Amino acid sequence: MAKEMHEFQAETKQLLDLMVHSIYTNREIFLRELISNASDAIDKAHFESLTNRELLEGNDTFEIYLVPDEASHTLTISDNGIGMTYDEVVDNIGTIAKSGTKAFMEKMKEAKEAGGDVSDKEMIGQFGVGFYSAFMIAEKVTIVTRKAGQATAVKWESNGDGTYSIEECEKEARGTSITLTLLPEFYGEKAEENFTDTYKIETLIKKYSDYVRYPIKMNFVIEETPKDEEGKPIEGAEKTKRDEMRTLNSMQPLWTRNKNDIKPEEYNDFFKELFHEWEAPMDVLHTKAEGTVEYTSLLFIPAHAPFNLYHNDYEPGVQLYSRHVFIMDKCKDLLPDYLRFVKGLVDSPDFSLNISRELLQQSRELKLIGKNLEKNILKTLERTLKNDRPKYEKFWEEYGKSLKIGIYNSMYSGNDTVTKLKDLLLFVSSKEASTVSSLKEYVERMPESQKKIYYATGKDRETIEHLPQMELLREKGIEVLFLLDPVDEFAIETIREYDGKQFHSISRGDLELDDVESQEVKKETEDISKKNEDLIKDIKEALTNKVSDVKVSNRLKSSAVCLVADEQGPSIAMEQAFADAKNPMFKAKRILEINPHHDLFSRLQTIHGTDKESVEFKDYCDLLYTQALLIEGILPEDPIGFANKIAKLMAK
Ligand SMILES: Nc1ncnc2c1ncn2[C@@H]1O[C@H](COP(=O)(O)OP(=O)(O)OP(=O)(O)O)[C@@H](O)[C@H]1O
Repeated sequence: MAKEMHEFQAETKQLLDLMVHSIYTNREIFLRELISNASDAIDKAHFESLTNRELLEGNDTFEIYLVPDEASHTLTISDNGIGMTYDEVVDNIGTIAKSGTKAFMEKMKEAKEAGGDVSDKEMIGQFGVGFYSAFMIAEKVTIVTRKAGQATAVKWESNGDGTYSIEECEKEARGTSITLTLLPEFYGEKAEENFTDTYKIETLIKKYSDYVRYPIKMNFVIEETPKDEEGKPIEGAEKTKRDEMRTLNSMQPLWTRNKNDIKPEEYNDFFKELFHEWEAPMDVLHTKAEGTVEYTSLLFIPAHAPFNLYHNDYEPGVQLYSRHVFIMDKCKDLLPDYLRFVKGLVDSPDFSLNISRELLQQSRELKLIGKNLEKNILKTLERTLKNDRPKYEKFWEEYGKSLKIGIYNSMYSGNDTVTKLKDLLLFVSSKEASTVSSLKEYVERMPESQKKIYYATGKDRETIEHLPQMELLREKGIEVLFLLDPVDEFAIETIREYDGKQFHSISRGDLELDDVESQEVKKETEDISKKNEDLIKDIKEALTNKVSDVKVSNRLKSSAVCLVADEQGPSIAMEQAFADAKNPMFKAKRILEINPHHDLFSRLQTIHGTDKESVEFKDYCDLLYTQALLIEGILPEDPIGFANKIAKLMAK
C-alpha cells in the first residue's frame, strides 16, 4: 500500500493544539504516558500468548527500550508488546475515540475561559490524554509498529500540524517503536530539559515508572580511565568508552513488601504510576490474608471520582496477579458494582495463570476474596465515618452516589446491600444548611411524637425550602431530609425504613402527623371536604386525565395549591427522573391539593356557585393545576394556552 496522507479528526486537531499551546507545566509526563502504553501493549501480548504461544515468535522476554540520540536529537521508546495493525493505527492514533479526551478538552476550554484556575497538571492527570502528550516535546512523532503474528508493519508520522502520513513497512521484531524528534527546547546541553540525557531519563523513569512490571532498559556510555594491574587509574591515560545496558526500574512489586516498611509516599507513587493518576489516593488498603484462600490485596480509593464513573465507557475492576505475574486488568467480578470506584490489585497463588474470564467468574476463590475485600472496604468506611468525619464527608461527596445506586440496584438482586450500606448514607436536611447527617443522627434527633422520617426531593436546597409542602413541617419544627440527587429517592424507597421508622415523602399521600393539632386540622379538613363535595368533584372532572384526585389540603399554609403523589407508585420527582431517562412509562398518580383557607378557594366557590359549567370555572381549574405543576418545576404541556388564560384573567 502506498504512502497516504490523512487529516486528523477535528477533535484531535484541537487536542494537539491545546497540548502544544496551552500546557507548559510538567511536560516530562510524556515519558510516563508512552512507557505506560508500552507496558499495556506488553500486557496484552502476554495475556494473548497464554492461549496462543505462536504470537511470541520465539521471543518471550518482554522489554521496553529507550534510545536517546543526541546527534539526531531523538528519543525512541520501543516495546515488544502486541503492536498495531494498519487499521488500529488509524483508529487509535488518528482519532479520539475516548469520550474522556473530549471531556478533557471541554474542561480545558472551560478552565481557560474562567481564567485558568485548574492547573494543567491536574487536568492531564484526570483525563490521561496519553499518546498525544508526545507533541508537547516533539516536533515530529514517528511510530513504527508491527502487530504480533502479522507479516507487515506500519509507519505513521506526524508533525502534529493536523495531518499524518501512513504507509506499510518492514519491522523485524513485533511491537511498537515511537521516535520523538525533539523540539529545540528539549535537547542539547543548554536545553532547559534535555530528553537525550541518559541521566535525566533515568531520573524520570525512577520517578514515574519504577514499578512498571517489565524491564525498561537503556544503554549508558561509560567513560573510564584505564586502570593498572592493581586496579588504580593510570595517570594521563586516555579515557575509554564502553557500553553498559542498564535496567532503570526496580520492578519489585510494592505489594509483596512488608506493610510496615512501606512509606506513604511509596504507596502514593505506586498508585499514580499504575493508574496514571496525579493525586495521592484518599485511602490505601493493603492486606495480606492466609487461610482458606491466600492473597495479598492493595486497594486504593482515588482522591476524586473519575468524570465518567457512571458512564458506560467507565471500566471498573481491579487487576489480578498470580504469584506477582499479571493475569488480568479490570476484573469486574471481584467487587460489587457499588465499589466500582475502587482501584488496585489482588495477587493470589490460587488464581490460575491462564484462566479465562468466563471460568474466573465461577471461581470459588475469587468469590471468597471478593467477599473479604468488600467487608474490609466497608469496615474502613465505617471507621472513617466514626473517627474522621471531614474525610468521610469528602468520600461521600465523591462516591456517595455510587453507594446509593448500589442500594437501588439491590432491589433487583435482592441481596443484603441495604443492610450493609444504610448506615453509610449521608443527607443534607432542613436542620442546617452546611451539615450532612447520617440516618442514625436524624433518627436520634427525632422527637418522641414523630413516627416517620420525612424527606423532600428537589434540585437544590432553595427549591425544596420553597415547596408549599414544606410550610407545615417547618412550622411544626419537623426536620426533613433533602434529597437533591434524582437517585436519592430511589435509594430511600428501596431502604423503606430505618430503625423501624418508615420514610415518608412530604409530597406523597397523607403526612400522618399524629400530634393533637394535626388531628384537629385533619378533622376540620374532612368537614370542609364534605361541605364542598360538589365543588371538589367538579374540579376533578375539569381536570380529568391530568390528575387522579383532588383534595382539600391539610398541609398548606400560605400557598394556594400543591401537587402530591399517591402513596403507591412513583413520586412526581421519580416520574421526572424516568422521563429524563427516556422511560416515560412510569407515571405518578397526581393529586391536586387545594388550600381551603386561601382566598382563591372562596373565589372558586363563588364562580362554581354562579355557573359550574362556565368557561371561567374550567379556566380557573386549569390554572390552578398548571400553577401546581410549575411549583414542582414541570413545564405546562400547553404553555401558550396557559399564558392566554392568565392574560385573559389579568385583563378583567
Ligand atoms: N505502544 C503501543 N503499542 C500498542 N498500542 C498502542 C501503543 N501506544 C498506544 N497504543 C494504542 O493507542 C491507543 C491510544 O493511546 P493513548 O495513550 O492515547 O490512550 P490510552 O492509552 O488508551 O489511554 P490512557 O492514556 O488514558 O491510558 C491505546 O489505547 C492503544 O490501543
